[in-house]
Amino acid sequence: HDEEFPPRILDHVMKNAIKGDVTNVIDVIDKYCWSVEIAMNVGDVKGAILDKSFLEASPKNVLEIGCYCGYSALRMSRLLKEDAKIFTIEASSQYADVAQEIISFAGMEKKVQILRGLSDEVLPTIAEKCGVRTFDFVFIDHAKELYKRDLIMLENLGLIRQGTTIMADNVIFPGCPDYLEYVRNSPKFECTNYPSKLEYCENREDAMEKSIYLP
Ligand SMILES: O=c1[nH]cnc2c(O)cc(-c3ccc(F)cc3)c(-c3ccc(F)cc3)c12
Ligand SMILES: [Mg+2]
Repeated sequence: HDEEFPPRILDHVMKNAIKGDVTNVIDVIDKYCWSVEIAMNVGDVKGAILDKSFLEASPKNVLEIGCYCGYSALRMSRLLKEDAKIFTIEASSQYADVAQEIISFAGMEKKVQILRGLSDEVLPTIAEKCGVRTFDFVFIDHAKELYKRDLIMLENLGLIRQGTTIMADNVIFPGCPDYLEYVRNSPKFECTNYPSKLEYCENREDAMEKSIYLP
């Protein structure tokens, strides 16, 4: 996986996007990824699915696991209602550095807080650190083998509530079979699958999975 990509995308955004214009920053990233080089952002096509579920949930407290360059955090930040906030966990300090620059460039630094560290290290103290009791919307988009573990952690820590929406990226490719089996077989989750394509690809299937928590 290409470690030099994040600085290149940051450089491209700084040079080609309009400072403070979050929609333009998103468009510039998408154009770059379609034309120059693919990145593991959720992208524009799956991003539209994320947007729709986000608007339906109209959340106050948002959690993202897997920030990468900040693209999906920007997509959600532009749909946030007044006094709502996004907390996004990123384990790679290189990715977190780039994401902070891109989020600040887009003018969303007050609405998006990056929490640096591994999800299983950050989650146990996130409630008091962030002054949040439960999250209304969760977007899971990090290492596929950690999806199930982290969802169970969210449940056990009481960080999700009746009606919380959980969106998961890449449930087909690269895929997270144990996560899908867990949420689809659990009576506590109401699941919907949204077939799509891998970001910035036309011929590789992927999907997003929406799970509403109903304990
Ligand atoms: O890691 C990911 N986190 C969050 N979302 C991802 C995503 O949407 C796509 C990919 C991905 C892209 C292209 C490809 F050919 C294979 C996988 C990855 C990923 C997984 C393992 C890797 F080794 C490198 C990239 C991630
Ligand atoms: Mg993804």
